[in-house]
Amino acid sequence: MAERADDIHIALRLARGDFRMDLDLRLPGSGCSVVFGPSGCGKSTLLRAIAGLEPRAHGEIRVGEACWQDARSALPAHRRGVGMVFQHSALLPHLSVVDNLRFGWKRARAAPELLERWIERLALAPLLSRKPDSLSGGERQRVALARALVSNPRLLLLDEPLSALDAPRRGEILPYLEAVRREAGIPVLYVTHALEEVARLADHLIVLDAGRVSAAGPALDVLNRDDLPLALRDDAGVVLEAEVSARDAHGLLSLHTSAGTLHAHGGAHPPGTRLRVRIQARDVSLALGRHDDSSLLNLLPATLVALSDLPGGQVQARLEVQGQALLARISHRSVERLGLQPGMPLWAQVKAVALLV
Ligand SMILES: Nc1ncnc2c1ncn2[C@@H]1O[C@H](COP(=O)(O)OP(=O)(O)OP(=O)(O)O)[C@@H](O)[C@H]1O
Repeated sequence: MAERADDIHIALRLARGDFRMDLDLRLPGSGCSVVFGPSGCGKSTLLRAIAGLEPRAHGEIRVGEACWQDARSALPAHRRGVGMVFQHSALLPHLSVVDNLRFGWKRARAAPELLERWIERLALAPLLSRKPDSLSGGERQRVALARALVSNPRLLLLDEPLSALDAPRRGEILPYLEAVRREAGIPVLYVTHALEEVARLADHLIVLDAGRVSAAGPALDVLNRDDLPLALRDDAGVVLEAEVSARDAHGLLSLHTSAGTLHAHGGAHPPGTRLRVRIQARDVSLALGRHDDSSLLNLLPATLVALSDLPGGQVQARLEVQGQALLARISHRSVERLGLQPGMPLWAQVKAVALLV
């Protein structure tokens, strides 16, 4: 990554029992950097260290021109200017929503516009007089997000903010997080286990493994690598940038992507909207010829690049479609039946309803 003055540099070491963290990270000073990795790899520890809440963390933290920590000194947590949201964010129970928001906003002496803006953007106006214990989990997280943002932070740290919510609720809040990512004007560091959140929110992706960085870079590059444990997950796949080129009367979207035009369902996006589409390997089937006599709407001419065995007797096929990588997960029997060999021309088939937009 080319260095810029507003970059974030984090070089940390920490020992706690058997756990060791040793990493040296440079993150862009804007956009959303997602920290991803298995349970216990140190994601929360990293966020806590950045916030100044891990006294055992040694090393250096620089956010743009500001030094938050070096070998000689460490700024206390309250002077770092971070906004934090956790899985279960604690709002002050005796205060109404608006007073919870005003609490951090007043201390930061932030402009009134900031309070008004995030109440509006996170659709909190109908909740302002409510007490936290009367809110749903999703509403509480929206208030927690707003509370973090109205304190005018230099950096926003989000530690699995959606993981306590069920899938429909996560789906409701993701658009708000996308708005925060686009409009907050500050870098966001976001911890999650969920590939859906990575695909939707990440500009930059850091994969942690046992306290070390196993991959870092622009999100789509890292997501589409096939040499990381990510490619072995049940929900492995690729993520493409797309632009909506049409939407029919039934809501079917035509998407212009680097793999050609794809058809998908997923929201009332007008033509011109830019979004990401995730194609899971298990939703891609392969055929030797083009079959227009099936219900499949996405038929992509592909070249088979490689086949690799997966645990459990399945095979992962790596394909290329107009220079774009694609993964397909198929069974051994299909490999034998179709006589698949690297270099073969094939048709990759994906149901429109399987695409994740
Ligand atoms: N308070 C603590 N005391 C002792 N060990 C801890 C403490 N908190 C975390 N650990 C250990 O430190 C390591 C890193 O934990 P951390 O919570 O940062 O991982 P994580 O990647 O955020 O995990 P998860 O995805 O499950 O939240 C783990 O081995 C964990 O068991």
